[in-house]
Order: sequence, then C-alpha cells, then structure tokens
Amino acid sequence: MHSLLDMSKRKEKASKQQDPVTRSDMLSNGFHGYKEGYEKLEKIGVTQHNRDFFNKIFVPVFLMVSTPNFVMLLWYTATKHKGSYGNMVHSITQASTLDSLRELWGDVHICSNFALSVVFGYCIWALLLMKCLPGKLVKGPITPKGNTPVYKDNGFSHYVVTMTTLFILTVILKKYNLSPSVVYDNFGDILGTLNVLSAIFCIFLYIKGLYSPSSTDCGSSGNIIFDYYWGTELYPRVLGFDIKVFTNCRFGMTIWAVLVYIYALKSFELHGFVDSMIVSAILQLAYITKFFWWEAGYLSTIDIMVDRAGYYICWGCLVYVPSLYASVSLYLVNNPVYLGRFWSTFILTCGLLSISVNYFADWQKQRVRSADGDCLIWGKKPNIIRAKYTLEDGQEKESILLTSGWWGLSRHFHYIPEILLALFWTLPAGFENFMPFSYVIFLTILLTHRSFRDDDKCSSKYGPFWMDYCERVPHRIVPYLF
Ligand SMILES: NC(=O)C1=CN([C@@H]2O[C@H](COP(=O)(O)OP(=O)(O)OC[C@H]3O[C@@H](n4cnc5c(N)ncnc54)[C@H](OP(=O)(O)O)[C@@H]3O)[C@@H](O)[C@H]2O)C=CC1
Ligand SMILES: CC(C)CCC[C@@H](C)[C@H]1CC[C@H]2C3=CC=C4C[C@@H](O)CC[C@]4(C)[C@H]3CC[C@]12C
Repeated sequence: MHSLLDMSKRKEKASKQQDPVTRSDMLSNGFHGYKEGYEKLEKIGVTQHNRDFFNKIFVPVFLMVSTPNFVMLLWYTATKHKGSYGNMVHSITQASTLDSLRELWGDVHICSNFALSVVFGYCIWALLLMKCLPGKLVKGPITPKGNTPVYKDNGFSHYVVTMTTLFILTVILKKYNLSPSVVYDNFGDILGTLNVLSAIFCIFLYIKGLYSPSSTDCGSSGNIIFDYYWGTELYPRVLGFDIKVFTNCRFGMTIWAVLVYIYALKSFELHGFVDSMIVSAILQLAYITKFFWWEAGYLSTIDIMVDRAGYYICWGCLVYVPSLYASVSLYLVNNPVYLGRFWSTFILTCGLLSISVNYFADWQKQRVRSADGDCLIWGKKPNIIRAKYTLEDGQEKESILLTSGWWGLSRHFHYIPEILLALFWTLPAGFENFMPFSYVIFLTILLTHRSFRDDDKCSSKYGPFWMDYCERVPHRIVPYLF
C-alpha cells in the first residue's frame, strides 16, 4: 500500500521538477513499473541511466527493426510455406542474413501501382466517410493538460457502409470474372508498401508534433528515437481529421475486417465451403462489429488518452493490425480444416459468449459513469468509489470506479474473454502449425503488460482511491490467481 503512495508522491515530485513532457512520459509509462520493480533493479546494480537506455532506446529500436520484418515473415510463412514456421526458418537459414532478407523482401514490389492504388484508394474512401457520414459529437475524457478532444461518432456507419460496399463490389466484379480476392494475391506488395508508407507517415507525425502541434498535449522527450517511436503529440489533427481515430479505427480495425472477408472469399474460390474459415471469420467479424458499436468507448482507453501518435500506435494500427490480427484467416486460405457441425457450433457458441462478456464488462464501466452510479449492475445497486484526481494545472476532478459486476472479480477481468475469444477464432485452424497461434500469444503478452501499465496509470491518477480499489479487488486479471 505504501509503495503505491510513494509512487504517486514521486510522480508528483517529478511533475514539479521536470518538464511536462517528461512527466507525461512517466504517466504514459509504456515501460515503467512499480517502485518495488525499480528497487529490485537498483539492488542488482541497474541504474536510472541503464533503465532509460533500455526503455527509451533498446526496446524501441528492437521493435522498430523486428516488427516490419515480422509482419513480412508472417505473410511469407502463410503464403509460401503453408503456414509452417519450421519450413520458413529452414528456408531462410539456408542463406546468409542478407540473402534471407532479400528472399523475404525480394519478391515484393513496394509501391507497385496496384498496391499504391489500393492503399491510397482506401484512405480516400475512409477519409470521405469520416467527413461526410453523420454522427453525434462526443467528448473524449479530459487529458492531463486539461484538453477535451471532441470526436464525431460515425464509426459504426463507416464500418457498415464499407462492408456493404465491399459485398456489392464482389457481386458486380463477379459479372466481369474479377474478384476482390486479387488483394490476397498481391498482399505481399500491399504489406510492403504499407510498411514503408506508414514509417514515412510516422516521420511526418514526429515533425508535426514538434513544429505544428494541434493541442498542448505535445512535446519532446529530448530523445529522437523515443520520440519517433512514442510520438510527439497525443491527438494530432490534420485538416480536421483526427489521426488516431483514422489509423486505429478507420484504417486498422476496418482493414482487419476487410481482409477477413477477402481471405474467406479466396478460400471459397479455392476450396468451396470450408467451415473452419467461416467459423473463424464470423467470430472475428462479430468482434470487429462490436468494436465499432462501442467505438466512442474506445476513445477513453489508454490508446487514445495516454499513447501518443507515433510508431507504436500508428504504425501498429496501419501495418501490424492488418497483418497479425487477420493472420488466422490468412493461414486458413492455404490450410483448410474441416471441423464438422459439432465443433463448429461449439466454437461459435463459446466465441460469441466471450464477446458478450467482454462487451458487457466495457459497458458496465461506461454505464455506471454515465448514470453517475445510479443504475443496476447484475441486478443490484453498484459498489463504487468516487475517486478524486488532479489535472496538471491543479484543477480537481472526480470519476467513478466500479468495484462490483465484472470489475469486482478482478481489475481487468475483461481481458480473459478477450484472450479466450482470440483462442476460439484460432482453434478452427487446428494444431498442425504454430503460426495461427501467433496472435493469441501476442495478445496475452500485450494484455498482461497493459494491465500493469493501466494500474500504474490509475495509481498515478487516483492515488489512494486506486489503492482502495486494489484492496477491494486485489487481483489484476485472473481472480484468486493473478
Ligand atoms: N485485441 C487487442 O489488441 C486489445 C483489446 N483490448 C480491448 O479493448 C477494450 C478496452 O481495454 P483497455 O483499453 O485495456 O481499457 P480498460 O477497459 O481496461 O479500461 C482502462 C481504463 O478504465 C478506467 N477504469 C479502470 N478500472 C475501472 C473501474 N473499476 N471502474 C471504472 N473505470 C475504470 C481507467 O480509466 P479512467 O482514467 O477513465 O479512470 C482505466 O485507465 C477491452 O475490451 C479490451 O479487452 C485492449 C487492448 C488490446
Ligand atoms: C510493437 C508495436 C508494433 C505494437 C503495436 C500494438 C498496437 C497495434 C496495439 C496496442 C493496443 C491494441 C489495441 C487496443 C485496444 C483495442 C480495442 C479492441 O476492442 C480492438 C482492438 C484494439 C483497437 C487494439 C488494436 C491494436 C493495438 C492498438
């Protein structure tokens, strides 16, 4: 209990001593742990300088070098090695590192006319919809600098219009013996192009944040590598378009859905009806539909409120989501599995149940806040904490922490159905290869890390009120265990 208090005091001190950017980096805490963690490190002789080097240079450089290659490897394994990492590694290790990289990137036509038309064509489409589709204006939560971003809530209609148009396009193209599955055939070129263009886009965001920021939630940490990786602005806007809403929702999440549809279409063209592909696609599309239905809720998560627009979140949503998140469907195109009626129904039911639990957990949190605690959670009056917090300019605010319902089981119970769901849409791929499990493994690591980041963020924000919540709900994710 004391350590949490010490930590909030330390961060308070930091806010007074350091420039605001350093402080918001501490709050953003992509790589900051609890005080005990620091103490352990100090005991084994790891100094602040070493930690900064590890967190602000080593990890970003490692991720920025490995992830572009990893997404290409994923595509290469699925399409050229029937989804077997073993075969892919065997083929790549036959040659020198340079030749392996050449083999990986060599066949890919970066910025081919087709790839450029697909990428820019889709961006123009999504931006037009973002501008033209009607939607209520919703306020995001207040930022540490006291800004309240306003968003147009038209994500769900964007998603419905896009998917419906894709379906109509499929029917029209069929008349001319064409198919949107041409995207699958050229996906290597598209992914290579996205990889390069997104990295350039992040340079633009880095410079924009430094010289022409859209709000006061911006600044530099003094380290160019970390700034490029983490971003220099919390919510940049260009020509009135919110960049993170575009990259995370209108690009990443939508392209994921589009690809799941296209891979299912390709599988149908190659093998006819394959139940595993359909079960996996239904679960992924149901999840993405749920995401867009709840998009306004997403705007209050750490992705939007804490993570700046840099390589991590923007490149991640532009490239990593379309490749890794849709990878089970990509795998199934060349590896059809026949589940039969029993397993199809079983997996579908479990998957849909997981989506509902995850959705209702997010919903309970929002509901209790919008009703100011005056609502029923699981049929009872909710247990809540009225938590006070202070903005950087000293203004006092209050928020509600729900301590019953799903939020009374553990502090991030909703991550369990999120992971289970990913497992349910992976199981149809069977156990022949490890590759389709890449996403669910990544997700488990991401969410475990995120539960630490979020606890850290909330203890900084709410101090003793968060400690009270931790005492009432002691477990982080798995009740009674973790
Ligand atoms: N597939 C993927 O890659 C990922 C999916 N997700 C999913 O996205 C959704 C959002 O997850 P995530 O962004 O992690 O955010 P959470 O839903 O865990 O919300 C975290 C925020 O909610 C507020 N909060 C925390 N505890 C409580 C409580 N008891 N009562 C009320 N408010 C509380 C705090 O914000 P405040 O400052 O407002 O108090 C906290 O920062 C989930 O469904 C999750 O499963 C998340 C990450 C990755
Ligand atoms: C090393 C980097 C390339 C890693 C990039 C990670 C990001 C792409 C992902 C980090 C958090 C992810 C998300 C958070 C919450 C979400 C809500 C959920 O309902 C749908 C998925 C998502 C938008 C998800 C998307 C990928 C991340 C931004």
